[in-house]
Amino acid sequence: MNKKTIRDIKVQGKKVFCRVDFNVPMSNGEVTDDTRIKAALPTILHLVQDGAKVILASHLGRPKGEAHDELRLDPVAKRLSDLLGRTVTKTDEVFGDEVNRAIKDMKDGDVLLIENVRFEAGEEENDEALAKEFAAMADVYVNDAFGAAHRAHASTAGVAKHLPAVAGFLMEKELNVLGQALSDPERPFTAIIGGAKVKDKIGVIDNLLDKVDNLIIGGGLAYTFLKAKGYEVGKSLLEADKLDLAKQFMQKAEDNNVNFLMPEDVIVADDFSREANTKEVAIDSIPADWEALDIGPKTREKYSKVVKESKLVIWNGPMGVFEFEIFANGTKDVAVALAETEGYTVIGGGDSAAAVEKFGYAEKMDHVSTGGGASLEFMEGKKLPGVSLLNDK
Ligand SMILES: Nc1ncnc2c1ncn2[C@@H]1O[C@H](COP(=O)(O)OP(=O)(O)O)[C@@H](O)[C@H]1O
Ligand SMILES: O=C(OP(=O)(O)O)[C@H](O)COP(=O)(O)O
Repeated sequence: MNKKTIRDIKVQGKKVFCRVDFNVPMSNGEVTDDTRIKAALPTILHLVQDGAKVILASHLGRPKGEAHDELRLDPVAKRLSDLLGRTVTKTDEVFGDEVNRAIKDMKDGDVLLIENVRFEAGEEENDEALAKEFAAMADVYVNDAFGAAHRAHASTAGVAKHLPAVAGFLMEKELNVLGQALSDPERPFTAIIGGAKVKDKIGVIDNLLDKVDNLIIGGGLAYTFLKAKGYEVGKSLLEADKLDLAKQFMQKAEDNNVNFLMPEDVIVADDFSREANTKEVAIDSIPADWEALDIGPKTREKYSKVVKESKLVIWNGPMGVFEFEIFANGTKDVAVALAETEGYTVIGGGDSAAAVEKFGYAEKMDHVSTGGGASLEFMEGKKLPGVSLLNDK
């Protein structure tokens, strides 16, 4: 990565405005998954140990510029205090007198968390005045919020114009792993793309077709490709206006010598529910009034074999409706293959990260990204606004 990091600066006695992504799942006022908080600890501990005054900022949910009590960051501050083993002061304001007083009271090594930055409308508008408020709190800006790096907001981008701006360790690790994978991949390089919508994955598929040896298609988006190939897909998910694009992608795969893998058999259901009647059918035998909600056993075996023979695997999007046990086998078997392969495995956030976590394989992956949307945009080859404005090395 060609951006400066916290290793390149001295923070002793300095006030550091550190953007983190503490957008964590919560239920009844409790953090239910602290993965993102733990992922930011190396940066926070480094700043604490080097004697900085650490002012943390994050969004939580999408409150659209208004304060919502259920989206306050108090439970996050509590969990962070427990993980750090030291008190984290939390303010009820995003900026202003209360925050200024709290910062004034800070000693070197103290940690403060300001309120959910999206309570201010200026955050998502990347408002210059709000960016300046953030900058006025500190001497240095650190961005460790990879999960929000695809957002050009006041605390992820705007503030970086007004302070020395560097990346934290999580940001660095995410960019290095994904960057290395895409620019200098070990081969065979396999990408697995699943999930629900072709529309959301167009850019990723297009970019990956220039880089991979194998592109595995699964999940709901497979049926647009299968229909484009001439199969009848019954009531399966279909984006009829993307059929031409699907054909273009299959042609591009052929032109680029990419092995383009699609389901050969599927699990069809007579209803989108966990109690549906199901059967295994070959891809040319999907009944007109049934829908395919998972890949079948032959496909699972074929995909697993390719994964196990790969040196590098990137996975984004489940193979079926894994939330229902009866349609989880495709996603589970792919997760097992990734866990068992000797190749380097990268999970691109979102539902795939949730699936490997749910099935208990997260520890077996080489890298599970903390960003769903951010890693997708990175894999599309887009510039991330939360990174562009950081200082070059
Ligand atoms: N065959 C299918 N039909 C309908 N929905 C599917 C199918 N396969 C997977 N899905 C759904 O796709 C959703 C995830 O899609 P998406 O948001 O694109 O993935 P990700 O979050 O990993 O990027 C899951 O909720 C899953 O149930
Ligand atoms: O959870 C996030 O995105 P993700 O679910 O795509 O990983 C980030 O915190 C960004 O949140 P946002 O999509 O509300 O801007």
